[in-house]
Amino acid sequence: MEGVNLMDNRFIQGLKINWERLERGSYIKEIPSLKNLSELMIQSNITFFVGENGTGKSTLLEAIAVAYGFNPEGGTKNFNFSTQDTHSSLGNAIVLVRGAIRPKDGYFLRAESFYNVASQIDSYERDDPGYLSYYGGKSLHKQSHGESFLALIQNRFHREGLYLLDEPEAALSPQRQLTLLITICQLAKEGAQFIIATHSPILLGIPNADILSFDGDIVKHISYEDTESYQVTEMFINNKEYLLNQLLN
Ligand SMILES: Nc1ncnc2c1ncn2[C@@H]1O[C@H](COP(=O)(O)OP(=O)(O)OP(=O)(O)O)[C@@H](O)[C@H]1O
Repeated sequence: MEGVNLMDNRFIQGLKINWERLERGSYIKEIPSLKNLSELMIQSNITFFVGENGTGKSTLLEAIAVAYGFNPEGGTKNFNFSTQDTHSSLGNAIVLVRGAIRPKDGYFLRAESFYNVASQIDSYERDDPGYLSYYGGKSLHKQSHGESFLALIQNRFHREGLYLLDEPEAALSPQRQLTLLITICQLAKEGAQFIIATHSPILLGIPNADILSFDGDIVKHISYEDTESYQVTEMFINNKEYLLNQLLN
């Protein structure tokens, strides 16, 4: 298959973790995939974090966001709101290896705090009427979860931007995940960089993306076909009767 011709224009090229900066007894020191991690190279404009629930993907993605200066609950670098103080201290222990070029734009999006991001956008619109036009002109709260998520991505994401996305598929139908896939590929071709934690067998299919698995006690590169998201989906679709019989009887 012909791959996406990605530009080598990474704003984040890697990271180092200074473990001594983390407080004693931090739960992060017990996460198997992370506790042995001292350096990680980010090798592609599109990097996926995959792995079983609880393997540390969101923890590392959020830490990268914090180290880059994003609001830990989501938004652009200018978003400044906090509904709860639950983000980990890993962001303070990470040193990012930055590329020569700075992104012109950026966004940290997490499915779980998207509601608060939408509220914050409404609040900016109240202070600065017209602000919503950057998001398609309609309050994200007046659209369905999937519609608003896609509206934000399609209106707000640009080439030469840095985008950190935590399970962006959560609200999207399979068809809309394909739309997201096209948007990501197009923007990455034009210079944007994405780091995405996902379980979506659709998004993971983006050709030439780098897939990092958090299963086990090291973070390692794997192929699309080796992801559990692909394997379980493939097994279910191709052996549905057999599988259901095994599972249910
Ligand atoms: N505030 C916290 N205090 C203690 N442990 C935590 C805290 N937040 C997360 N953890 C633990 O850290 C581990 C990694 O969580 P994380 O959210 O990074 O997983 P994940 O790979 O993103 O999972 P998922 O796919 O379910 O989103 C989990 O075992 C989780 O229970």
